[in-house]
Amino acid sequence: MEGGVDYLIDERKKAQFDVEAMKVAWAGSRQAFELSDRIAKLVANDPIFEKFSRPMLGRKELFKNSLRKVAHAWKLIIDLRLSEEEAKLLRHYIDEPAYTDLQWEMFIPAIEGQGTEEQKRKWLPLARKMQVIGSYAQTELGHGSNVQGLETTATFDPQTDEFVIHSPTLTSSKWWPGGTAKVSTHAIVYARLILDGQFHGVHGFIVQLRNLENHTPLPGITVGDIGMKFGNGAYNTMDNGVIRFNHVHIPRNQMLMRVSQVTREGKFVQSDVPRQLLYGTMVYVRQKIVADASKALSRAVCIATRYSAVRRQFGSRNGGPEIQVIDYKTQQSRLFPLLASAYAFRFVGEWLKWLYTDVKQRLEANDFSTLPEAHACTAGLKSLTTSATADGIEECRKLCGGHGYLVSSGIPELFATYVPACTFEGDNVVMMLQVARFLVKTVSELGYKQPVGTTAYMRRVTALMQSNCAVRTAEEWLNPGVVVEAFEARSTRMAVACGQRLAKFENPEEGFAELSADLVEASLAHCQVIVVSKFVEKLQQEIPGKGVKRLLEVLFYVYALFLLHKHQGDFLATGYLTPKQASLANDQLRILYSKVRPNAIALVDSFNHTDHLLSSILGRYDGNVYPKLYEAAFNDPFNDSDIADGIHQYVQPMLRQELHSAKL
Ligand SMILES: CC/C=C\C/C=C\C/C=C\C/C=C\C/C=C\C/C=C\CC/C=C/C(=O)SCCNC(=O)CCNC(=O)[C@H](O)C(C)(C)COP(=O)(O)OP(=O)(O)OC[C@H]1O[C@@H](n2cnc3c(N)ncnc32)[C@H](O)[C@@H]1OP(=O)(O)O
Ligand SMILES: Cc1cc2nc3c(=O)[nH]c(=O)nc-3n(C[C@H](O)[C@H](O)[C@H](O)COP(=O)(O)OP(=O)(O)OC[C@H]3O[C@@H](n4cnc5c(N)ncnc54)[C@H](O)[C@@H]3O)c2cc1C
Repeated sequence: MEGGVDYLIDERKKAQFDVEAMKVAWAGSRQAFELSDRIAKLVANDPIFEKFSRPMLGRKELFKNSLRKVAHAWKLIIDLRLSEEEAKLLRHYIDEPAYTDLQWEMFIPAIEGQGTEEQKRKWLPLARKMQVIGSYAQTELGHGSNVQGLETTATFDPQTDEFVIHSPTLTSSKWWPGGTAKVSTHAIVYARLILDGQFHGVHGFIVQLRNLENHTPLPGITVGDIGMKFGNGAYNTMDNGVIRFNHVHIPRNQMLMRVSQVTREGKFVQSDVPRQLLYGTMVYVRQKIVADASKALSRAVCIATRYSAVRRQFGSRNGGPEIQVIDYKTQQSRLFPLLASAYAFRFVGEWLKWLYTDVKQRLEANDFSTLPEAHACTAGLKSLTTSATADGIEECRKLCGGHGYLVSSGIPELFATYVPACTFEGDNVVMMLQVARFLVKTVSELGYKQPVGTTAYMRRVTALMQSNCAVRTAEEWLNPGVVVEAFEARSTRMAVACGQRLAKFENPEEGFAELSADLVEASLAHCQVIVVSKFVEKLQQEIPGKGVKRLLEVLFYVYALFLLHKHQGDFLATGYLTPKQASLANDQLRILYSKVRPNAIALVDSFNHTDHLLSSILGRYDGNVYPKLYEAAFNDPFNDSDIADGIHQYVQPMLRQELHSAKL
């Protein structure tokens, strides 16, 4: 057997559900499916969007090629009159980090969320037509996580009615802003506002960086690229920049003034809007990152699942075929929880999008009541989903054995591009500590204030602290109420235990720092309650298509019982489960894997990923892996010649024992 074509045809025949209906369930609606399918094909069929050669290109060529793709995409958007939603999908399927990510996902949202009506009227039309290109310059060489610690200054000059933007130290140099090194004409620069020698907090300012005619940096601005990043191709299509400001003057009306204003006389005016709204763009992007985690994880899982059905090792009898590696229970126990996680993250991402839209509408109407909950949910779920996705992509590489390490598997570049998501938009530990603050507050108020939203389950604190799990057989774990209750009890007990230990410290901040590792674990437990509950809520909706709901139920139990197994230490230590019950959950998990097995290929087909998006020989839809790997090896430019450069100069003299007289 040369290729794996026949294996995948047989695999597809095993499916016990309607794949087309599952594609719709994954996409969210028939309309969403048709839209993304159309744009995915548009990209896949356009040679300018080719990306297989990306990891072989040098930085300058890579970057220029990326600029070409963006320009071509913008032309398509105009020529085909694509909507903003279609344009976002186009960027997703082109699958290449570029300055437009910052323009559309940070610069524009920052002005929308923090600008006044007048500022929005001026800047948004320019930005939406790409007549100005903006980035988000917050992080500095010496300061990232701690936004209040930024050093860049914006000092008001009442003489000229301007702010003077200045980088007083080396560590205050802006460092990391994407799109800035070579492209953006403007940036939202976060700086310490200084009025009459007084510090008034960190605020955002629209600063022009480059001349719009000839693209040269404006006087007082030193700007460049921060250097190559992890992996070939990957995030190196992005020009992450360093900027140094030397007393750069900008008009007063370029401070984003929805949250606070500076008058012509240089007076600071604090409106009723909470200062946390200055962090609103990060909340928006964190929500987007959660919605996108399932896309990245599903790609890796699709590759690993298809390849696991093609790959055979051991067990050949009488010259017959070896066993497909997907049939090994160990392979299933590593792969299927990731498959289930992709679906879980898809549904929690959908819910978070809804939550964010709701919060945004409230904020526009000056209702800030749900902001703390939205911040905790976006921060916590960003942390949970990106950590699990980054780890999951690496696990998929290992699941593909040696071939997973080849760039042509598509996994190394996916991993290298994805991992910074654990760091950008808030380091994942720092984000979990934000959830911890929210949880500690919720627990401390339990006696007199009803928790709402995602912490509403803690209203049943007494029952969750006192009652124990009633499961007696593996079968009894197949009950969503039983599973959710176990997660809620473990989370409540961990949060309450942290609260009790914190109460013993005289200084709460000292206690928080001392117990921070435990607090992060309690926060993770709470975030897992959210993911598990949102999966159950999805299952309570009508889901059309033969067998679709049944398979999603199987995936729900795989996701939840796998987490329960992985964190059984918590479940046992908090006393909610007995070792016997934990062991029964694991027995059930093995049974569930055998239910996933015949459907595995159909479940990854339901992601509807094109071969272009996967960019992976191992994950090809047709399973034709070996001939294509062989072909790709000999198409590699390194194989252009049998004698590589340097062989005659450095190897031959050694073979001939003439190294001492060779010119090295
Ligand atoms: C298939 C795909 C394959 C590959 C693709 C690969 C990867 C892509 C993956 C996903 C991308 C998807 C979409 C992204 C799209 C576009 C973006 C493009 C690229 C992104 C590039 C990255 C950009 C950046 O990184 S920008 C910089 C981000 N920086 C940070 O996040 C800094 C983090 N720090 C902070 O947020 C704050 O400093 C802090 C840690 C929260 C602390 O702040 P502070 O000291 O002020 O606050 P306190 O702790 O004292 O808290 C005070 C009070 O405020 C509350 N609070 C804090 N923050 C918020 C908030 N945001 N909203 C509301 N409330 C907030 C806090 O809880 C306290 O409340 P209490 O007083 O009640 O306790
Ligand atoms: C690819 C990429 C793109 C980026 N794009 C942009 C951009 O466009 N614009 C922009 O402004 N920024 C951007 N950033 C910067 C990014 O937002 C920061 O790197 C991120 O916020 C983390 O901050 P840091 O680098 O200061 O990490 P640090 O805070 O220095 O983290 C270092 C370590 O310290 C730990 N740590 C820090 N604080 C605490 C604490 N309070 N308690 C416990 N542990 C702690 C962290 O967990 C981590 O392990 C980008 C970064 C990357 C990697």
